[in-house]
Amino acid sequence: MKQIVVIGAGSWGLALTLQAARTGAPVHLRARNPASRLPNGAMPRLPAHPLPAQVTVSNDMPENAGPENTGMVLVAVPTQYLRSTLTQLETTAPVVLCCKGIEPHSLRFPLDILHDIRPDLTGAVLSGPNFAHEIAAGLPAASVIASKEPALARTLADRLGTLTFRLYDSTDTAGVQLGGAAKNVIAIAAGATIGAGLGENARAALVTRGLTEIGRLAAATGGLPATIAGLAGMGDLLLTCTGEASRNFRTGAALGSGLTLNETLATLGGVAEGVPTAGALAELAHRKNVSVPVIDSVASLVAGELTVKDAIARLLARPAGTEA
Ligand SMILES: NC(=O)C1=CN([C@@H]2O[C@H](COP(=O)(O)OP(=O)(O)OC[C@H]3O[C@@H](n4cnc5c(N)ncnc54)[C@H](OP(=O)(O)O)[C@@H]3O)[C@@H](O)[C@H]2O)C=CC1
Ligand SMILES: O=C(CO)COP(=O)(O)O
Repeated sequence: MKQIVVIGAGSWGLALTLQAARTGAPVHLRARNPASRLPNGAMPRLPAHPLPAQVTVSNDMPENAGPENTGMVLVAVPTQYLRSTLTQLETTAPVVLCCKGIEPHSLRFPLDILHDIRPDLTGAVLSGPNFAHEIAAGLPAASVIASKEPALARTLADRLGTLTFRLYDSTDTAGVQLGGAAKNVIAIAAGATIGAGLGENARAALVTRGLTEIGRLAAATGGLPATIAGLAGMGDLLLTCTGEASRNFRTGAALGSGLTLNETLATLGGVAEGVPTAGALAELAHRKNVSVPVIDSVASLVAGELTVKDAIARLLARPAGTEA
């Protein structure tokens, strides 16, 4: 059985390490601080989950990281560190990008960044409704692996999937990446609605209008409607906009309750990808001439240009019109 390499010892990298170990494959975790391992064998981001014996941990790639020995390299660092991480990547095995975001300024999605840095590598993305702590615990979940090469997507899904981690394959890389990035932005809006005490009706309205915006963006960027209705679209939107474990939802809720962004992020305990992605997604929409009032509002909110109260007032002042 070929080994699986995971890069990034954040909560998602650790959950994927545990999932990879469940397949029976040898697993190597590349962590920047392997010495931070706890006495129980866990890493700090998931302290209740010791890593099993078949997992090796170091701050390097394993020696045999070529495709003959390595089934895949899962890259699970936040999007802001993806470019620098890929620059130092010593492998020619297939790479699965597990982050959910868009790079600010360049407006590049994860697979675009891989193509910029390592056009020689075959790449895929993993995205879906998956809280790390539940995957770590082996609770049932489903997700999507997308690659332009259909056989590769299926092979990777078969290598990483188990009975409790159902992996569907897809060739719609645009839709899967858009769904993962955009749901984090809409989750900030959903959280802000709840944090500001505006009620469940308001949350449902915002999330649904957010889904409409994601659908319009998909149409403009080559994503398929079925993907936006699927696990990496609607599925992850549902999880992140309702699950209180979501860091993006909690960021919005804290902003809605009157905290500043700095106060919120200081105590979050992990990355909120929707924060840097909001402005990038809004900019992408404008370049494509797509109307995205909810995404615009979140972009203005996290940029400190609008308060939650003003953002809501601005959205409510828009003419309702025909639903589309
Ligand atoms: N947590 C979740 O439930 C899920 C998260 N995701 C996505 O996975 C990605 C990673 O999130 P998550 O694991 O939660 O993040 P965390 O906040 O838990 O961990 C931070 C991660 O960032 C890495 N990191 C920090 N600083 C640097 C740096 N300067 N250079 C390179 N890497 C750095 C850390 O690596 P190291 O430990 O080696 O220092 C670690 O992997 C995000 O895009 C997120 O949206 C997707 C699905 C589920
Ligand atoms: O991507 C996730 C669930 O699918 C994790 O969401 P948060 O980053 O908001 O915690």
